[in-house]
Amino acid sequence: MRRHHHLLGLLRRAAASSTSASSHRAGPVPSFHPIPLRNGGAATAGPRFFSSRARAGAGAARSLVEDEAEVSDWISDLKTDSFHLGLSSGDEGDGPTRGPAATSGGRRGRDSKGPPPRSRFGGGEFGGDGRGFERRGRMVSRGLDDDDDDDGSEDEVGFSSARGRRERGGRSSESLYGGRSGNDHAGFRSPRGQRGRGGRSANVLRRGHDSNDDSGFRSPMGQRGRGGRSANVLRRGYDSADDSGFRSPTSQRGRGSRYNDLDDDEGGFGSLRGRQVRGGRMSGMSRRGGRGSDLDDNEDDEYDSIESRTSSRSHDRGRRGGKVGSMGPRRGRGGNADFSDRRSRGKEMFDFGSSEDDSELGEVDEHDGPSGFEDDPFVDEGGEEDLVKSPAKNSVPFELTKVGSVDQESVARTRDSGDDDSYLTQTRFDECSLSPLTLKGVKAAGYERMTAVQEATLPIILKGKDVLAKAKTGTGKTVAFLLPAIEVVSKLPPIERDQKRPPISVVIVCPTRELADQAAVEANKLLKFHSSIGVQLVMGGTRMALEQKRMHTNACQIVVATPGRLKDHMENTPGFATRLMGVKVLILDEADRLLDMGFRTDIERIVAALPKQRQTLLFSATVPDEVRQVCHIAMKRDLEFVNTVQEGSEETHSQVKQMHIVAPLDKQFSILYGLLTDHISENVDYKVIVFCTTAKVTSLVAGLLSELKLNVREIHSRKPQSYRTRISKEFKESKGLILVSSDVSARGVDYPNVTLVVQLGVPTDREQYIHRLGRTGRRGNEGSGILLLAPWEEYFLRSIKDLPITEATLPLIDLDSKRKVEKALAHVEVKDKESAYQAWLGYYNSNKHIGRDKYQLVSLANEFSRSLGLNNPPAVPKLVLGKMGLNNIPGLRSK
Ligand SMILES: Nc1ncnc2c1ncn2[C@@H]1O[C@H](COP(=O)(O)OP(=O)(O)OP(=O)(O)O)[C@@H](O)[C@H]1O
Repeated sequence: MRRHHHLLGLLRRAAASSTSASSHRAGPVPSFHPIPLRNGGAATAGPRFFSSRARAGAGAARSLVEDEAEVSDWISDLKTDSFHLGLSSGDEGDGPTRGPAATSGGRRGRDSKGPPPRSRFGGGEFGGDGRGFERRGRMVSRGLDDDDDDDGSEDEVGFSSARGRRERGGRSSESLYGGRSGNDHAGFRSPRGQRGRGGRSANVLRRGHDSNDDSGFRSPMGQRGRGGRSANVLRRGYDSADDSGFRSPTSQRGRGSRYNDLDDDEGGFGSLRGRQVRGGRMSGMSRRGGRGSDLDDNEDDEYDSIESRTSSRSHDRGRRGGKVGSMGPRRGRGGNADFSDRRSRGKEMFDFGSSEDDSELGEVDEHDGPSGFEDDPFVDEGGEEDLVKSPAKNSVPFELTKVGSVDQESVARTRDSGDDDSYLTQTRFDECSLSPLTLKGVKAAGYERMTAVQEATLPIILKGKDVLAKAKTGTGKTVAFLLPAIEVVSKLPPIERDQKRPPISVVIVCPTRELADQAAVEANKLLKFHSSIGVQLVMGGTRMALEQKRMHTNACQIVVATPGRLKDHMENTPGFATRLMGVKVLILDEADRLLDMGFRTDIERIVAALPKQRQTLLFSATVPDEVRQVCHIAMKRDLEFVNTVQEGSEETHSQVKQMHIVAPLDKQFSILYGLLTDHISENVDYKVIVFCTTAKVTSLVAGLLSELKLNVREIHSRKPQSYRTRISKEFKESKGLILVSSDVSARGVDYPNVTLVVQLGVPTDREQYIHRLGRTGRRGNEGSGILLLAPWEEYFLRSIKDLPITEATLPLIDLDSKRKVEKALAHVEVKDKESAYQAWLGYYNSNKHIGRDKYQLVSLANEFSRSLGLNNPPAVPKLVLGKMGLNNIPGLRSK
């Protein structure tokens, strides 16, 4: 019945959306390394243009499929996959075909030849066939190219693609300070120098504009924080009267190799000297005089080629060296249209299994969308409290402990000294030009000193600059963007601020509901004393009608939203679009995620609905190529990139021990059980997250671990939002608990004191691995991460080879444990196994490495089926098989 209603809802939505273009779902301080940014010129209005490709995507009618959580995950991944494929064609080589007949690379699996199994369970059954795709990481990019657009667009900026992965070593954090002096009144007041003890610094590349703002650090001294981190600002410069930022006149030549080049005339980062680029290319951003924006993905570039520099001359050299990345249409993105098409065709609510990405979670769920009116029977009965946060509510005193992430040196120092909070810089919030009420809120929240990313970004953001910030997981990015946003609202004239339905001044977009909820809670903590500023949470899975009502009854100037629901309000809530015209600040949290194929069209539409004259902030722990898109569509060309991940250090926390295990599927449940029981026996206050590839697999694993009498909770997109909210809260507050999760928990969610993160099966990409791992080791805590792969997933290790991951010792599995696992597995319902099988098939089918060879895929899927204790692989609906391109593949059963 429910499904029937749902289908009606879908039809209704489809009709409504036929006119609406939206596709859906489609440290610390460190070193800031500057980045790029572009050039300068007088900054004009922001981004406002979209590529034709983007338009095409946006023009796609919202599909029925997108409303079906059951199918969305797989599709989303497929999209993402296609996207990545397009971006990285150089890396991947294109296998001859992707169809069922594809056999490039040879078949994997039992027959494959490859390195001997690494695990004692390997047994040679699965060989790493060496055909695995090496993902070369996507970090690093660099350059914005500003460019004059032929088409007259204004601010087209972006990073040139450099797709390379950073090499360990060889980088050091540097700062380039362009020696400005100013007269601003904001910023840190401390005259102390900021040179950090810990050798971290944040490098900020600033493009100087004449300015007289009031924010910034006031210290006339260096910029390195005593706390071991410092923010380094590279200012290119123009004579400037402003003082924001650091005032140190010292120019800091980067010792390291990487730097960001900002050149007003040249537009963007160039790829400069320095970095070795395999293949001899360097990527950089260059503005090719007078030409339209031209984005060159440099898809083949394997390494970042940006290095620190101190002069425009070096920039020029860089630009001349090798390939230059510029902005413009990206190549090789054929996956986009294809994806939309697939989605729109989907009319059945099948479970394809898909990596449950945030996107789906937040937005593709059946509860989302414009159908969510008051009487919608399918919407969770979320309490109003969950939806609207009053500034006075949810103020949770925060116990100041340790915060931030640290580089290895800092960790060592901390451990030696027992100094718990050394992840914080020495810069206090009250040294910055925050309003008294905000400072009171900060204090009430328990924050006194800034983390590196906060120290590095606050002065710049307070000046009104667009900022793209990269900082390790769990280092306080949320507060970093919330504080300046709150300041913007608090400084608005009362007439704008105090109306019953004031214009919305700040929009914060998050890729998952959990994250949006968390950001809203944090905002309310900080707003405790700003009685006239309200926050509204707007996210899928809750009744839209309730949100609409709230908007009418509660004044709010700050909206925290998931993309799909925000778009729904834009299109369906009277007056909302008008209120959005007051937006002064747009924040994209987990920017890279929001920019992938699953969200991009929504983001484009959201950006298009906002005033051009606004400030845009992008934050993430990872900044892959996709972020260029956000820059391109949303940011001003004089944006500043603040990178608090120290040059030469990994993007992960050194205090988190990373390990991997490679073992065949039929051994993995026993191994997982062994890992968990070992961990539990060694950690009284254990708190573990087990990440699985899809929602259905998550559910299966949770069921199995429950049968094994472990204290388990599960969370994924197939659970109602009210359930998800409850479980999330419980896990936040608990110890002695295992959370089995899909990727709904992969990003941003701040579960305190997680002791172990297990990743069961290959993550969608390197970034997802980093974000999942980032659920532990937050605020400087220690933690462990274990990646459990099948032999044919071992290729993934190459994409993270720059990270300090080592092979783990296998847990001892005695006969008794083995039997226990088998018995527990036998108790798991067959239908759950069947669902998991189908989901598994969908997930790996969309994996560009494993899904390429359909015969091999089916062979592996059937191996998975056997590992579940099923004698025969479950039959899959024909339609589903068709959608997966798996019709008539031997070994599959259809129904
Ligand atoms: N200045 C500060 N002092 C003490 N604690 C802080 C400070 N800033 C943030 N925190 C706390 O640090 C924790 C991590 O912050 P947050 O969730 O914003 O990290 P993040 O960088 O966004 O992580 P992720 O990349 O995983 O999204 C939170 O519990 C937050 O309350």
